[in-house]
Amino acid sequence: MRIDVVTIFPAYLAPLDEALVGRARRAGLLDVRVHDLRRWATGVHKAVDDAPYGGGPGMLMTAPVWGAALDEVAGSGEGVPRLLVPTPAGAPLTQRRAASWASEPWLVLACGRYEGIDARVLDDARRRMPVEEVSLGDYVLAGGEVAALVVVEAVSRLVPGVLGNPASAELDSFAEGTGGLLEAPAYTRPERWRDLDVPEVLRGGNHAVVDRWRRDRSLERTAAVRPDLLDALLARHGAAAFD
Ligand SMILES: Nc1ncccc1[N+](=O)[O-]
Repeated sequence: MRIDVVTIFPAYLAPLDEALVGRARRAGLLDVRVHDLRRWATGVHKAVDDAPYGGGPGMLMTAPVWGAALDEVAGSGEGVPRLLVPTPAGAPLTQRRAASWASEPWLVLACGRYEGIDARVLDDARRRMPVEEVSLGDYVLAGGEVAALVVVEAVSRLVPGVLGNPASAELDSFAEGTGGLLEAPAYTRPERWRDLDVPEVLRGGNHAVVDRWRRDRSLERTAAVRPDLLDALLARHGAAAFD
Protein backbone atom coordinates (compact mmCIF):
# COMPACT_ATOMS: atom_id res chain seq x y z
CA MET A 1 0.00 0.00 0.00
CA ARG A 2 1.11 3.50 -0.81
CA ILE A 3 0.36 6.39 1.56
CA ASP A 4 1.21 10.00 0.73
CA VAL A 5 0.98 12.72 3.37
CA VAL A 6 0.97 16.41 2.40
CA THR A 7 1.76 18.89 5.20
CA ILE A 8 3.55 22.15 5.97
CA PHE A 9 5.23 20.36 8.90
CA PRO A 10 6.89 17.24 7.41
CA ALA A 11 8.91 16.75 10.61
CA TYR A 12 5.60 16.11 12.43
CA LEU A 13 5.40 12.85 10.48
CA ALA A 14 8.86 11.63 11.56
CA PRO A 15 7.31 9.01 13.89
CA LEU A 16 6.32 7.12 10.74
CA ASP A 17 9.97 6.08 10.48
CA GLU A 18 9.69 4.29 13.82
CA ALA A 19 8.25 1.07 15.25
CA LEU A 20 5.48 -0.83 13.43
CA VAL A 21 5.05 1.56 10.50
CA GLY A 22 8.81 2.10 10.16
CA ARG A 23 9.43 -1.66 10.07
CA ALA A 24 6.64 -2.17 7.52
CA ARG A 25 8.17 0.54 5.31
CA ARG A 26 11.59 -1.08 5.47
CA ALA A 27 10.00 -4.45 4.72
CA GLY A 28 8.41 -2.96 1.61
CA LEU A 29 4.84 -3.52 2.89
CA LEU A 30 4.14 0.21 3.05
CA ASP A 31 5.33 2.95 0.71
CA VAL A 32 4.88 6.10 2.82
CA ARG A 33 5.86 9.43 1.26
CA VAL A 34 5.72 12.77 3.10
CA HIS A 35 5.53 15.96 1.03
CA ASP A 36 6.10 19.57 2.13
CA LEU A 37 3.14 21.61 0.85
CA ARG A 38 5.41 24.63 0.49
CA ARG A 39 6.98 22.93 -2.53
CA TRP A 40 3.93 24.12 -4.45
CA ALA A 41 3.74 27.60 -2.94
CA THR A 42 4.85 30.47 -5.13
CA GLY A 43 6.17 33.93 -4.40
CA VAL A 44 9.06 35.01 -2.28
CA HIS A 45 7.29 34.15 0.99
CA LYS A 46 5.96 30.78 -0.20
CA ALA A 47 2.63 31.73 1.38
CA VAL A 48 0.11 28.92 1.77
CA ASP A 49 -2.66 30.86 3.53
CA ASP A 50 -4.84 33.93 3.19
CA ALA A 51 -7.71 35.68 4.99
CA PRO A 52 -11.16 34.02 4.80
CA TYR A 53 -13.90 35.60 2.67
CA GLY A 54 -16.79 36.77 4.81
CA GLY A 55 -14.42 37.62 7.63
CA GLY A 56 -13.81 35.56 10.73
CA PRO A 57 -10.72 34.80 12.77
CA GLY A 58 -7.52 33.25 11.47
CA MET A 59 -6.35 32.25 8.01
CA LEU A 60 -7.27 29.58 5.47
CA MET A 61 -4.99 27.47 3.30
CA THR A 62 -5.37 28.53 -0.30
CA ALA A 63 -6.81 26.52 -3.19
CA PRO A 64 -4.04 27.15 -5.76
CA VAL A 65 -1.34 25.71 -3.49
CA TRP A 66 -3.36 22.63 -2.52
CA GLY A 67 -4.63 22.17 -6.05
CA ALA A 68 -1.12 22.08 -7.45
CA ALA A 69 0.06 19.74 -4.70
CA LEU A 70 -2.80 17.26 -5.10
CA ASP A 71 -2.52 17.36 -8.90
CA GLU A 72 1.10 16.28 -8.67
CA VAL A 73 0.86 13.83 -5.75
CA ALA A 74 -2.40 12.19 -6.86
CA GLY A 75 -1.15 12.13 -10.44
CA SER A 76 2.13 10.40 -9.58
CA GLY A 77 1.06 6.79 -9.31
CA GLU A 78 -0.97 3.96 -10.79
CA GLY A 79 -4.70 4.64 -10.71
CA VAL A 80 -6.49 7.08 -8.42
CA PRO A 81 -5.91 7.41 -4.67
CA ARG A 82 -8.51 7.86 -1.94
CA LEU A 83 -8.01 11.30 -0.39
CA LEU A 84 -8.46 11.45 3.39
CA VAL A 85 -8.68 14.82 5.10
CA PRO A 86 -8.43 14.95 8.91
CA THR A 87 -10.77 17.65 10.23
CA PRO A 88 -13.02 18.16 13.27
CA ALA A 89 -15.82 18.59 10.71
CA GLY A 90 -15.32 15.05 9.41
CA ALA A 91 -17.09 11.77 10.09
CA PRO A 92 -15.64 9.87 13.09
CA LEU A 93 -12.66 7.57 12.57
CA THR A 94 -13.75 4.03 13.41
CA GLN A 95 -12.09 0.63 13.28
CA ARG A 96 -14.47 -0.28 10.47
CA ARG A 97 -13.40 2.72 8.37
CA ALA A 98 -9.73 2.02 9.10
CA ALA A 99 -10.26 -1.59 7.99
CA SER A 100 -11.91 -0.46 4.75
CA TRP A 101 -8.99 1.87 4.01
CA ALA A 102 -6.47 -0.90 4.76
CA SER A 103 -7.59 -2.69 1.60
CA GLU A 104 -7.07 0.39 -0.59
CA PRO A 105 -3.96 0.37 -2.82
CA TRP A 106 -3.26 4.10 -2.31
CA LEU A 107 -4.23 6.75 0.24
CA VAL A 108 -3.35 10.45 0.23
CA LEU A 109 -3.70 12.41 3.48
CA ALA A 110 -4.05 16.18 3.29
CA CYS A 111 -3.09 17.87 6.57
CA GLY A 112 -4.81 21.22 7.07
CA ARG A 113 -3.47 23.92 9.36
CA TYR A 114 -4.72 27.35 10.38
CA GLU A 115 -8.54 27.42 10.15
CA GLY A 116 -8.55 24.77 7.45
CA ILE A 117 -8.47 24.52 3.67
CA ASP A 118 -10.48 26.48 1.05
CA ALA A 119 -13.57 24.33 0.47
CA ARG A 120 -13.06 24.33 -3.29
CA VAL A 121 -9.98 22.12 -2.90
CA LEU A 122 -12.11 19.16 -1.83
CA ASP A 123 -14.91 20.06 -4.25
CA ASP A 124 -12.36 19.95 -7.07
CA ALA A 125 -10.68 16.78 -5.78
CA ARG A 126 -14.05 14.97 -5.60
CA ARG A 127 -14.28 15.38 -9.36
CA ARG A 128 -11.25 13.08 -9.79
CA MET A 129 -10.99 10.82 -6.73
CA PRO A 130 -12.91 9.57 -3.68
CA VAL A 131 -12.58 12.06 -0.82
CA GLU A 132 -13.39 11.44 2.85
CA GLU A 133 -13.18 13.86 5.74
CA VAL A 134 -12.35 12.13 9.01
CA SER A 135 -12.39 13.30 12.62
CA LEU A 136 -10.58 11.78 15.59
CA GLY A 137 -13.08 13.25 17.99
CA ASP A 138 -14.93 16.29 19.21
CA TYR A 139 -11.99 18.48 20.07
CA VAL A 140 -9.79 20.79 18.03
CA LEU A 141 -6.13 20.17 17.27
CA ALA A 142 -3.85 22.79 15.75
CA GLY A 143 -3.72 20.87 12.47
CA GLY A 144 -4.23 17.55 10.76
CA GLU A 145 -0.76 16.06 11.26
CA VAL A 146 -1.40 14.31 14.58
CA ALA A 147 -4.63 12.92 13.15
CA ALA A 148 -2.73 11.76 10.05
CA LEU A 149 -0.33 9.82 12.30
CA VAL A 150 -3.31 8.15 13.97
CA VAL A 151 -4.98 7.27 10.68
CA VAL A 152 -1.75 5.89 9.19
CA GLU A 153 -1.12 3.72 12.25
CA ALA A 154 -4.73 2.50 12.54
CA VAL A 155 -4.76 1.57 8.84
CA SER A 156 -1.21 0.23 8.54
CA ARG A 157 -1.57 -2.31 11.34
CA LEU A 158 -4.45 -3.87 9.38
CA VAL A 159 -2.46 -4.21 6.14
CA PRO A 160 -1.72 -7.91 5.59
CA GLY A 161 1.77 -8.80 6.77
CA VAL A 162 2.32 -5.69 8.88
CA LEU A 163 1.27 -7.24 12.19
CA GLY A 164 3.40 -10.24 13.15
CA ASN A 165 0.33 -12.12 14.29
CA PRO A 166 -2.80 -11.08 12.35
CA ALA A 167 -4.97 -12.77 14.98
CA SER A 168 -4.12 -10.00 17.44
CA ALA A 169 -5.94 -7.46 15.26
CA GLU A 170 -8.97 -9.72 15.43
CA LEU A 171 -9.08 -9.43 19.23
CA ASP A 172 -8.71 -5.66 19.36
CA SER A 173 -11.40 -3.56 20.95
CA PHE A 174 -14.11 -2.78 18.37
CA ALA A 175 -12.82 -5.52 16.03
CA GLU A 176 -15.13 -8.18 14.65
CA GLY A 177 -13.37 -10.81 16.76
CA THR A 178 -14.57 -9.12 19.95
CA GLY A 179 -18.03 -8.61 18.51
CA GLY A 180 -17.52 -4.85 18.54
CA LEU A 181 -17.02 -4.83 22.32
CA LEU A 182 -14.09 -3.45 24.31
CA GLU A 183 -11.37 -5.99 24.88
CA ALA A 184 -11.19 -7.90 28.15
CA PRO A 185 -8.46 -7.23 30.75
CA ALA A 186 -5.28 -9.16 29.94
CA TYR A 187 -2.52 -10.63 32.11
CA THR A 188 0.95 -12.12 31.76
CA ARG A 189 3.70 -13.44 34.07
CA PRO A 190 4.34 -13.23 36.98
CA GLU A 191 1.29 -15.12 38.24
CA ARG A 192 1.28 -13.07 41.48
CA TRP A 193 2.42 -9.43 41.62
CA ARG A 194 2.08 -7.11 44.65
CA ASP A 195 -0.54 -9.46 46.17
CA LEU A 196 -2.52 -9.37 42.87
CA ASP A 197 -3.16 -12.75 41.24
CA VAL A 198 -3.88 -13.57 37.61
CA PRO A 199 -7.55 -14.72 37.47
CA GLU A 200 -7.67 -18.46 38.11
CA VAL A 201 -9.75 -19.15 35.01
CA LEU A 202 -6.93 -17.92 32.75
CA ARG A 203 -4.46 -20.29 34.34
CA GLY A 204 -6.76 -23.27 33.89
CA GLY A 205 -6.21 -23.63 30.17
CA ASN A 206 -9.82 -24.56 29.29
CA HIS A 207 -10.26 -22.46 26.14
CA ALA A 208 -14.06 -22.54 26.13
CA VAL A 209 -14.12 -21.32 29.73
CA VAL A 210 -11.46 -18.68 29.00
CA ASP A 211 -13.39 -17.43 25.95
CA ARG A 212 -16.58 -17.17 28.01
CA TRP A 213 -14.77 -15.34 30.82
CA ARG A 214 -13.22 -12.87 28.34
CA ARG A 215 -16.58 -12.30 26.70
CA ASP A 216 -18.19 -11.58 30.07
CA ARG A 217 -15.41 -9.19 31.01
CA SER A 218 -15.76 -7.46 27.62
CA LEU A 219 -19.49 -7.02 28.17
CA GLU A 220 -18.95 -5.69 31.69
CA ARG A 221 -16.26 -3.24 30.57
CA THR A 222 -18.28 -2.07 27.57
CA ALA A 223 -21.40 -1.57 29.70
CA ALA A 224 -19.37 0.44 32.19
CA VAL A 225 -17.53 2.82 29.87
CA ARG A 226 -19.22 2.56 26.47
CA PRO A 227 -22.92 1.74 26.84
CA ASP A 228 -23.41 3.35 23.43
CA LEU A 229 -21.57 0.39 21.87
CA LEU A 230 -23.96 -2.02 23.58
CA ASP A 231 -26.95 -0.08 22.27
CA ALA A 232 -25.51 -0.32 18.75
CA LEU A 233 -24.91 -4.07 19.12
CA LEU A 234 -28.44 -4.59 20.45
CA ALA A 235 -29.87 -2.62 17.55
CA ARG A 236 -27.84 -4.72 15.11
CA HIS A 237 -28.13 -8.20 16.58
CA GLY A 238 -30.83 -8.09 19.24
CA ALA A 239 -30.26 -9.93 22.50
CA ALA A 240 -28.32 -12.61 20.61
CA ALA A 241 -25.47 -10.10 20.59
CA PHE A 242 -24.77 -11.07 24.19
CA ASP A 243 -24.83 -14.87 23.85
N1 LIG B 1 -9.88 17.26 15.84
C1 LIG B 1 -9.12 17.76 14.82
N2 LIG B 1 -8.67 19.05 14.89
C2 LIG B 1 -7.94 19.55 13.86
C3 LIG B 1 -7.61 18.81 12.74
C4 LIG B 1 -8.06 17.48 12.67
C5 LIG B 1 -8.82 16.95 13.71
N3 LIG B 1 -9.29 15.64 13.66
O1 LIG B 1 -9.97 15.14 14.59
O2 LIG B 1 -9.00 14.92 12.65
